[in-house]
Amino acid sequence: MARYELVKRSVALITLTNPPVNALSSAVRHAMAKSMEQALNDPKVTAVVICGENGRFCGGADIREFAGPLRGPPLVPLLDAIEAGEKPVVAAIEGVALGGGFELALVCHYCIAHFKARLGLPEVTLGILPAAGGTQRLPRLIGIPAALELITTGRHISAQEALKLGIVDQVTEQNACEVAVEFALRAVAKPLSSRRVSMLTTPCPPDLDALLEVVTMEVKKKARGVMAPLACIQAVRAAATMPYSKGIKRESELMATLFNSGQARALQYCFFAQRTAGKWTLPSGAQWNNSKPREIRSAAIIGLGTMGRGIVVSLARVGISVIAVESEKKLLETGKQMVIGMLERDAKRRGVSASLNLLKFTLSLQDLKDVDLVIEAVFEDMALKKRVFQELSKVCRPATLLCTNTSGLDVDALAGVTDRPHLVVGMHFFSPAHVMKLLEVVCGPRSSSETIATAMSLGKRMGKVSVAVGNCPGFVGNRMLKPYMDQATFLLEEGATPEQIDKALEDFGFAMGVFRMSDLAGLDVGWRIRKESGLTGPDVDPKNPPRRRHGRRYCPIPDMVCEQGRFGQKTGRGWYMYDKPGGTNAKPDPLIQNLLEMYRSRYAIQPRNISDQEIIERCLFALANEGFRILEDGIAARPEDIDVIYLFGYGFPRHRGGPMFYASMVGLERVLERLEHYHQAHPDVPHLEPSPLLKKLVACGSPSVQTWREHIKTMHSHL
Ligand SMILES: CC/C=C/CC(=O)SCCNC(=O)CCNC(=O)[C@H](O)C(C)(C)COP(=O)(O)OP(=O)(O)OC[C@H]1O[C@@H](n2cnc3c(N)ncnc32)[C@H](O)[C@@H]1OP(=O)(O)O
Repeated sequence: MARYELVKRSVALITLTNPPVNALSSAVRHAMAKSMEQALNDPKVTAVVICGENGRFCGGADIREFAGPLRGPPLVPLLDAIEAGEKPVVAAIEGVALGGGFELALVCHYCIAHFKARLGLPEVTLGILPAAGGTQRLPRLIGIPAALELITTGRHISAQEALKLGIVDQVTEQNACEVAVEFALRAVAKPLSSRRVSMLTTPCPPDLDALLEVVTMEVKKKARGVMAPLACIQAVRAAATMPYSKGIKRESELMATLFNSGQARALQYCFFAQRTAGKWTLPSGAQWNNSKPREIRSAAIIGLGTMGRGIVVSLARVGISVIAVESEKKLLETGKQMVIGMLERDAKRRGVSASLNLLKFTLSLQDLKDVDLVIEAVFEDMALKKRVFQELSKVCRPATLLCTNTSGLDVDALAGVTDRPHLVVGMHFFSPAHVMKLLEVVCGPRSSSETIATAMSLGKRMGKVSVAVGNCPGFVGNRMLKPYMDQATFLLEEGATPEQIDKALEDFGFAMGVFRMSDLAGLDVGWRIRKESGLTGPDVDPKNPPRRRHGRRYCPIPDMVCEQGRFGQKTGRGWYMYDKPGGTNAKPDPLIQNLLEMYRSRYAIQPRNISDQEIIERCLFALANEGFRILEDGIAARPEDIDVIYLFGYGFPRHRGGPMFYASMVGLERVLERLEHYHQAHPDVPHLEPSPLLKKLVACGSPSVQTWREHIKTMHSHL
């Protein structure tokens, strides 16, 4: 857990050895305490260097240990002892120094960082604060404004930025450990008092209160209802106003308020869920660690609409040659100009040169004959997509992977028109595709494990969080969205307003409520799909009573909004009104209010007062209920996959953990009871009927979300 060696006859080299990230587990803390004691007591030792095995200094506390009782020596006294020691201690930072790892570096009297190293205090992203002196030492070292920014955002910084801020003493391109040993030898006998950061006085700006107020406002705006960043601000205030001995107590009190909170549990769950999601498994036994992805050097994108353009940018910026195809010259030229602009802006922001030489634009599918992989991103129309796939089947070499960016159509039906169904897979990007991190990899029943592995690995290469899902209408994300949005529109019928529903959802933590989000995405797409499926428009079966389709409740208000040409932000009118087409400042529109009143009076609906609690329960429990069905159907392998999809694709607040984790936090029994209640009140809404899996989990005593998988006995997985 920590290796102790004597090097250069007088330097104690302590190496943390806890792969993969040398986390400060109880065993590591114990070994470190012993090693430090040995180094400080051995008269041969004149200096100490601390480093991490395998080119990684330290990834911080062992997050897995947070779930249990604290074992082993606490970190704060250990770090205080290192700082107070009479022998110079040098941190040799390679890879990462994060959280407790960064706090360890802060107590070392000197820091040497490899030029590729990254440092940061990401505790806030786990719902806690840097409680091993980080909130007290960092402001003393780099000042309040810079420390506040790093602590409240959890941002990682480069070694170069750490040098500029005065956190590290030297950045090297050589082996940081060897450089640190030489540095340590030179530091022997130099006075250490000025190197003990806890002894420094925090440089305090004259307008401290005003600064803290501004940061508090920013944090509240960015992360509504999130506790940890506010606690971080209070801890930093203590660093400015109290001596270290008192500040560290305040830090510990604030940590106690966060440590066992639901938010901390949710955020730590998200950390592991994100990592679990990449570990896909098929019933055949093929999985992430036994299926080799193909190397992708070249790709083609068909369709240069919003999605296609974003996908081209995502591929080109990781060094993949891309051929972009459009059907008309004008569309091709417009798409080309937009892609080039996007890539240039992206490159400027990242301080690199734009990889324009990797791009080719063409009107001919014949140009795709040699590419490794094609992603079709044409209009959401099955007949059109089938034509494209048939054509690709003829044009591309037999080994080319054929992928579709459909957001909900049958991937297997597309595979069926090709000569290589095993090489067909869905790659469902989210708009804008070069920004959004989520990728649903849709596994058809005939997709080979190599094909899935390749799509998952390509997603990772593009910086996406890829989740393997089964093939059904809407896959996971969009399938779950329907009951959620249905509830929102039913609530409108019953007496709520778009702004009331949005406010309840935004207070819950969503960046945007359902109606503001729909206005942003555009209302016409859903309207067209509803018309095509005969739910509205001339093809509606006249035998349907009003407000019912296929024997279920149906709300036609979204169709009525579209019939007025209100398609959302792009037309300047939607559920809200905007200053101009394309405007983003949403204001409640009296015309929508009138429409709702007329609608309710036409159908003799007596509007009632609807509480925020009912809004949250009906929208979110219906969402989770569909998630349980998705698990039963084998469309998602684990609740973590569903949660990751909602966190990264649909703006579900991270501090709530995702819809499935949220349901588990509320209590499955309570969710079941509320769904039963609402289903009784609305028996014509099947989505409110509790799913068999939810009932089964409650009958099994509501086990923790991480163990649900053991209770899902899916007859046939669709993965
Ligand atoms: C009182 C003292 C309090 C201190 C507070 C803290 O220190 S809180 C912890 C702060 N540290 C972090 O938040 C860092 C979390 N880790 C990361 O950001 C990344 O893992 C990494 C270190 C940047 C490495 O990224 P990379 O992409 O290379 O690897 P993975 O993310 O896939 O991780 C590999 C496996 O390691 C597990 N893991 C990572 N960090 C920790 C950790 N701190 N504790 C426990 N486990 C950790 C991760 O879950 C992966 O595990 P697998 O089983 O392989 O999925």
